[in-house]
Amino acid sequence: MNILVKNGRVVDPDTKRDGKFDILIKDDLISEVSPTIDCKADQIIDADGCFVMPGFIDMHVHLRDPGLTHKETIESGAKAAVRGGFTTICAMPNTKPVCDNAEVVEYIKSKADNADLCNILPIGAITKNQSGEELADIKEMENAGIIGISEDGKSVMNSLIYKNAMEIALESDMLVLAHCEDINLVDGGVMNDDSNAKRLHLKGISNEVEDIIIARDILLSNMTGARLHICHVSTKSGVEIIRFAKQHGLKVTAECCPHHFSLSSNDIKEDDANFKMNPPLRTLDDVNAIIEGLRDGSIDVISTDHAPHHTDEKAGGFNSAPFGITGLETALGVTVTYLLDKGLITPLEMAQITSYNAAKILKIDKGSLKEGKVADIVIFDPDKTYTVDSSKFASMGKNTPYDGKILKGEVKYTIVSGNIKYNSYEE
Ligand SMILES: NC(=O)N[C@@H](CC(=O)O)C(=O)O
Ligand SMILES: [Zn+2]
Repeated sequence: MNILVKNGRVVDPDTKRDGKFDILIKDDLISEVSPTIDCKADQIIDADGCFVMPGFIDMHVHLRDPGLTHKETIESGAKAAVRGGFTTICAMPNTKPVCDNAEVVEYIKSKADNADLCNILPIGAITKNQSGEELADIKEMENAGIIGISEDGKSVMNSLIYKNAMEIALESDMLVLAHCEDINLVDGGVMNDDSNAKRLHLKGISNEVEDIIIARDILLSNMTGARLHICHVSTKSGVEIIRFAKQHGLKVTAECCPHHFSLSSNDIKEDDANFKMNPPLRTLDDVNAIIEGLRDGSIDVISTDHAPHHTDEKAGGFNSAPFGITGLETALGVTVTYLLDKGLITPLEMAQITSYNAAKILKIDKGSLKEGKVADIVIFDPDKTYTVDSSKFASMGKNTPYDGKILKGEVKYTIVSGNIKYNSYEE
């Protein structure tokens, strides 16, 4: 099967290409990238007016399978991923049962194979049942094929247990992904601790809840030598701590989510749990610091923290609903609308923070449009404007703060290993 992608603006951080190029895909590989290619192909895609970038890589997705399949399944999550332009996603372990052993890792991999839509890389839990007390069998999960370890959904509050996990991770240079939240300091908070929380009579979550653990985890990584990736950074001082650590040559990388650079707590007009996530929407000062962090490389990647929940679970408002919002199908639109279109990042920088950098952190041979690489490609129209309609999401999770909002930037095709897995014209 050959696919010829013509007339697109190819943006590839690996080769530093940014311009009009045609791409010929032969079977699963990129076989040629040239200003013009004219040859027979099984399929020709006219990408005129579109960007052609390495398929997006999401380091932070909750697929809810096994056990929480009323929220999402591996198949529905994978459908949402390719609809959002993602060719590789990492699955967080807070499922039921928790992904803390080889059996669950194998289950996720086989479900991913059956779905046959995008690459799904399981992440293993750090402690058994994420209870924070006893280490999971990290080596066993590594042999089964996890890409990293994380306790996401919470922090390992016992520093000694976390240090021991990092020492095991270091043995194989495995990535440790850190959800940073001092749970004792949360003390029942449900949204950011500011005047908006007071206005809504809701209990606040301070920035220190996050910052204290960011600092601790960086210190533990420095102590052990383990590679640390800070998840969903949302605070100004969090960015500053990470910037400081990088300046000192520490092995730390970081991600932020589209909602944390596009929305603030000012956007929470009423007690609507579609605006409830962890970490919470912060102040405009924090939002600006996140954008600055992305621009200066303190933050390496955009991840969605796609966290689908059932509509009924979200109905009760901030005090009763679970934390989390869906993200796979709005990430591109939010990134184009709030960063690219505003000139805050260049197209090459966008490809870096949506794909290339994540591939480097995960140590996978992806995120590139170089000849000979696997053809994981997203083609999107940066000028297409539309109103977000969560009822059209492929995800089972309709819990988004962007419903009804106008966004710019729409995925046209998602190609995974040389196969078209999403085609907007066939919707
Ligand atoms: N982010 C969230 O608000 N929720 C996530 C957990 C997490 O990533 O912390 C979830 O699993 O629902
Ligand atoms: Zn988290």
